[in-house]
Amino acid sequence: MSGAVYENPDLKRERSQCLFDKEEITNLIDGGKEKTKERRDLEEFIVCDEDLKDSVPIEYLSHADKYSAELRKACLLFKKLSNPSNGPAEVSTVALLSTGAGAITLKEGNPLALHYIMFLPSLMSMCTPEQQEKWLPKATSLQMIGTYAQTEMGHGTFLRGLETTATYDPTTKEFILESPSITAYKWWPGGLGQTTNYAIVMAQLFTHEKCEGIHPFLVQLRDEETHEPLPGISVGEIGPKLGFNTVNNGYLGFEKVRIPRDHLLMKHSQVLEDGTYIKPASTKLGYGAMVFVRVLVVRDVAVQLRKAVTIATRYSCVRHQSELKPGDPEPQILDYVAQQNKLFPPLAATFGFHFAANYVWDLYNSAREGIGKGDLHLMPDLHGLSCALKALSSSEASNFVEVLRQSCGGHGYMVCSNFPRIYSLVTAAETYEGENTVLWLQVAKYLIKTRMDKSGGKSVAYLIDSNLMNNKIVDLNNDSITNLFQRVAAGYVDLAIKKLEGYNRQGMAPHDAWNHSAIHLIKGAQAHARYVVADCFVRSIKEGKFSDPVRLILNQLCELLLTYWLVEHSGDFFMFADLSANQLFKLQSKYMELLGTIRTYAVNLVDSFDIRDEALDSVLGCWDGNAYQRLFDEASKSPLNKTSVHRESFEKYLKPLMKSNL
Ligand SMILES: CCCCC/C=C\C/C=C\C/C=C\CCCCC(=O)SCCNC(=O)CCNC(=O)[C@H](O)C(C)(C)COP(=O)(O)OP(=O)(O)OC[C@H]1O[C@@H](n2cnc3c(N)ncnc32)[C@H](O)[C@@H]1OP(=O)(O)O
Ligand SMILES: Cc1cc2nc3c(=O)[nH]c(=O)nc-3n(C[C@H](O)[C@H](O)[C@H](O)COP(=O)(O)OP(=O)(O)OC[C@H]3O[C@@H](n4cnc5c(N)ncnc54)[C@H](O)[C@@H]3O)c2cc1C
Repeated sequence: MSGAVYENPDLKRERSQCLFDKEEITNLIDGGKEKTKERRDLEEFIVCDEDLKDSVPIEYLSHADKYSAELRKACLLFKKLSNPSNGPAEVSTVALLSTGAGAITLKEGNPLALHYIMFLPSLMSMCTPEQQEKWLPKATSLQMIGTYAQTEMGHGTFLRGLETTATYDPTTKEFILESPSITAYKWWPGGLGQTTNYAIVMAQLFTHEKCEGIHPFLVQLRDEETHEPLPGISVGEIGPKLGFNTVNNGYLGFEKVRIPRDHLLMKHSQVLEDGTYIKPASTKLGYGAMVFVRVLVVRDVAVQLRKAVTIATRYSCVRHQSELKPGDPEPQILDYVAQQNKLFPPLAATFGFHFAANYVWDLYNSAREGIGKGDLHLMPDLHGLSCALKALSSSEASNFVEVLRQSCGGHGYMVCSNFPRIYSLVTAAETYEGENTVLWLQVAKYLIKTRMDKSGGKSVAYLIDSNLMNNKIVDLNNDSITNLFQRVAAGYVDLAIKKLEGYNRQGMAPHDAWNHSAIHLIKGAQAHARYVVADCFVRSIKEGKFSDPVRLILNQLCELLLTYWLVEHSGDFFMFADLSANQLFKLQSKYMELLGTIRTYAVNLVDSFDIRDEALDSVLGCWDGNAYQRLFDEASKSPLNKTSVHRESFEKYLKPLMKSNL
């Protein structure tokens, strides 16, 4: 696999006992044999290209040099991969380069990411055919490099509160963009700092002195030749962050910036020359780019989690510590049940999120097709599902990655373990594209509405079943546990409805009652999201074509994940699903048994994720298991180790202190 000569003997032993076809799992994750080949070819192309390598480890560079180094590689990569036959359909594949093969070279974050993830998709979904004809060729050839500028310093979640205004002037047939205060400054858009020359700007549209709500506008920010900001535009970078430090997140302010009327993205709503406003079929059609990214996040989070699990599992195989049996040599830490408890629930979750990501991706495509024909009926279900899965996958993955880091002890804290970076990427997904708490409340709103009105999409259909809470569950298996999650979700929804009605009877205003019920509402939404993942996992195993060994492994992983969630949230199941203490004891025993079973194939399973060393980027997780030598080699790259004494600091600070006779 890596072509390395050395192979750690513990890893070698595990690998010699593999009882399933690893390639089958690899193909499953990639989406088929062809896709595996495409990915491997692309990775090979990137790895073999000397120009795409860093001359100095990026960790030791200054903030500005890091940006420059990453931008160099991003530009080169897209130039090399650009292909005139790449039409819009290819764009999402290119976007995923930043988390897939692209991550091999763009480690700290791609300054062009927002161009591909949000700018191009916005042009494709919110422009008229004429606008697309004018802008898409320039955007796909990167003459126009754009971002999605929505969030402001004072407003992110509450879109109706955005302050940036776009006021139509019928005398010149232009919109005038204005940032009325410091809090109105756009703040956060990726690439906005120094990279992009255009942006889709979300602003409050005013025409005939009436505010029509937020709308997307294409705005040129910088001169196409000199890259200097245009008059009235104030633009820059927001500074260092927990991660994504080369994504070049920026700020943007407008002072009476005029743009032509037809720079309003007019597919869904229009302003005519005389200022007449034409409403969209739904005001939420303008939120399409956000929905697209929420859908992508679920897949991306599974990618990051697979990396973290691979690193921790391989390291746990080669690391020996303490004493399991008195007098025996130090065992592999993978043999400690407490360690397995840290590793295997996230291992199982990678599959759950993978299947859920496929499901929501298919729904996204069906909804988009419908919207293209004027059929909006899938929009509420897509909104509910994308919010639920984005929030669950990012929050669970952030918690799991932290536990996986801890599972590697001190070495997991090193940058060269790659845990800090993986953590910074997954935790960002808890916030961007809709802060998770806010998304949970959106899901809850949908669940409450469904339960009360007896109408809703496919993902919430179970809430309409009047027998849901009466079904007696005798055997606990993957199917019945999935049903228990439905009952917990419905139980919390009913409880929240009761609370809301109670507050209402006490004379409390509906918005206050909603606020007072938030904790139950969020718990209901979370149980619903777990139900969706459980259902996708169970159905994908039933409906997929697998060899017997792989089917067995998938069933065991599914059982482990569902049991783990049930045990972790057992209080909910006592309250709403008639779970007995005896059933819980049995489930705990089953859980322990599954940990032991998964232990036998865990190393082979993470191998089957087929993450090459360059993509894993971790001294602890390399295929050869040569963790200690690699740790040493990384330490030797520290600039402080270039000389035996760091002369400058010693002479300036240490020596005077040592001689000062304090
Ligand atoms: C991502 C891929 C991984 C790649 C990573 C790789 C490399 C990374 C490099 C860079 C970083 C990568 C990505 C980062 C990108 C991040 C980009 C951003 O963050 S852009 C900004 C995102 N901002 C948000 O998400 C804001 C969140 N807020 C909202 O969405 C809304 O305000 C709201 C909370 C949903 C409320 O909206 P609003 O106030 O307008 O709504 P109401 O008037 O209350 O009406 C609610 C009504 O509308 C329905 N609804 C809301 N949204 C939708 C929707 N999208 N679709 C359909 N319906 C919607 C809602 O259900 C209510 O319906 P009803 O109850 O029937 O009235
Ligand atoms: C790495 C990264 C990249 C980003 N890229 C972009 C980009 O390209 N373009 C762009 O426009 N934006 C971008 N953003 C901004 C991002 O979309 C926002 O930060 C996000 O939507 C959250 O909004 P906020 O920061 O205003 O948080 P706030 O909404 O202020 O949240 C603060 C707290 O208030 C709570 N809260 C808010 N409202 C409610 C409520 N109704 N009920 C209960 N609690 C509530 C939240 O749960 C949270 O705990 C990015 C952010 C990050 C971190």
